[in-house]
Amino acid sequence: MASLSIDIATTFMGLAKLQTPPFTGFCTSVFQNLWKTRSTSSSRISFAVNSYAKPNRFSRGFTASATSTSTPQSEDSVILTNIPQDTRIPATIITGFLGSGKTTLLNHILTADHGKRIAVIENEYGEVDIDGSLVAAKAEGAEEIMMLNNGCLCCTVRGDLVRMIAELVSRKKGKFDHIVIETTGLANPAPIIQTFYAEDQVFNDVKLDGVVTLVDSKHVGFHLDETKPKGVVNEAVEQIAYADRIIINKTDLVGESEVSSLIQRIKNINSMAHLKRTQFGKVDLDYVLGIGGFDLERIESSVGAEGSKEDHHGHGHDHDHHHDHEHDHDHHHDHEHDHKHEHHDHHHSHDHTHDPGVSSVSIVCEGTLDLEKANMWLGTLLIERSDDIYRMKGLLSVQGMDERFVFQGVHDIFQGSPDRPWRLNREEILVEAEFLQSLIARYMENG
Ligand SMILES: Nc1nc2c(ncn2[C@@H]2O[C@H](COP(=O)(O)OP(=O)(O)OP(=O)(O)O)[C@@H](O)[C@H]2O)c(=O)[nH]1
Repeated sequence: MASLSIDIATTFMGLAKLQTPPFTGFCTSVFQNLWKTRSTSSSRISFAVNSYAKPNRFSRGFTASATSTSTPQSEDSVILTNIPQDTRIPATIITGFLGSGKTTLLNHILTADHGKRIAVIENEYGEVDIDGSLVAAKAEGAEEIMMLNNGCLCCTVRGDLVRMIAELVSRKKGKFDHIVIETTGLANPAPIIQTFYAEDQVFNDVKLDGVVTLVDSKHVGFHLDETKPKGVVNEAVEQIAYADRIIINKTDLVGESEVSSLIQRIKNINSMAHLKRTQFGKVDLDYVLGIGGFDLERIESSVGAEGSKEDHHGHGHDHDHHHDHEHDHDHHHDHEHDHKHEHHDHHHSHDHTHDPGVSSVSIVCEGTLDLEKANMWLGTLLIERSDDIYRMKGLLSVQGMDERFVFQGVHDIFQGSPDRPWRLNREEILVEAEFLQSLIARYMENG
């Protein structure tokens, strides 16, 4: 089987002219893992595809307003002693563009030794839940994992988020200490942030601890540069703009000079967030959990002070340091949003439109795949369309392999490896049980 591995790897490496050296190394080691016999199940593949030519302009949304709580100096001590302790459950939003490493960070959090009981809300862009399965595989540390598929938290399933948090609180209050929400890679964080302030059901029990944004060092520049139709948000810009913590991930795929210029660029969008560079989301957990609160009231004062409700720096952070304020924005502000939908909102309203040129395709089919053929097909596809294919991921049932073969692609970077053995799902278990019963019945009949 070793020679087969090398053949496949060689074929794929031959096809993937776009690959960088780290990928080549990985590819070889991945395919060396092939061995064994037998496996059945279905294969699930999901792609995020950009399918159009882009006109101009970035835009942004989310302006915030809050009631001022400023108090005369002399009353401070009285007021302070009267403030009840905030016992609401902290929630962290993990965001970042498609394939930036959100699930990798989540798995790092869930498998780390921090003593926190974490409930996870996972939002998948495609119709098929692949992330849920990849998280669940490693998530003994999670108290609960809830999935929100086929829609984006920031728009179509935003109401579901409210209901889900309410359900979590009513069903499991006291059984978990922290909620982690992983958004889709195309989420605009602003309306999700709003949910924590505008929805009483959420606000009364849950406080937003912080927004953590993952950045793919290799590909983010491409997405920041993308020009969008008027009124369409550039999610990559928004995700950086609203972050409290920015994790500059995948630094293994780029050189030092690229990382430095990326950092400068990120600071131009959000000079107040803390930044950390890393690989595979490996950060100290206190960098991402227990940040101390996304402070909406600071948004108000900051926005007020700058006299504009459009500034990307005009959102609240609980920061103890400041970076250089080089406000040399490489994006434009634009308030002429396409008012396609309205969010229920007590304080303010926010409307935005996703890029209609980005959509997802999911393929679910029964059977097992010849890995060599799959490899050839995917390799050819990526050579032709890796600029347009933002994200690809799937669970494959491969001939001769007991384990699920998990593959991941982000533009031209493609990797895959065997994961855990296939487990039968409930329907399959029922079918198996019926089959066993009929076998037993037949056995009894025949003595
Ligand atoms: N080389 C390299 N690959 C990484 C790093 N971090 C994550 N990856 C890989 O990048 C791919 C995407 O990672 P995910 O964690 O699934 O990214 P994601 O942001 O959750 O993806 P979506 O939810 O689909 O948007 C996976 O194959 C990861 O193993 C890193 O630092 N370096």
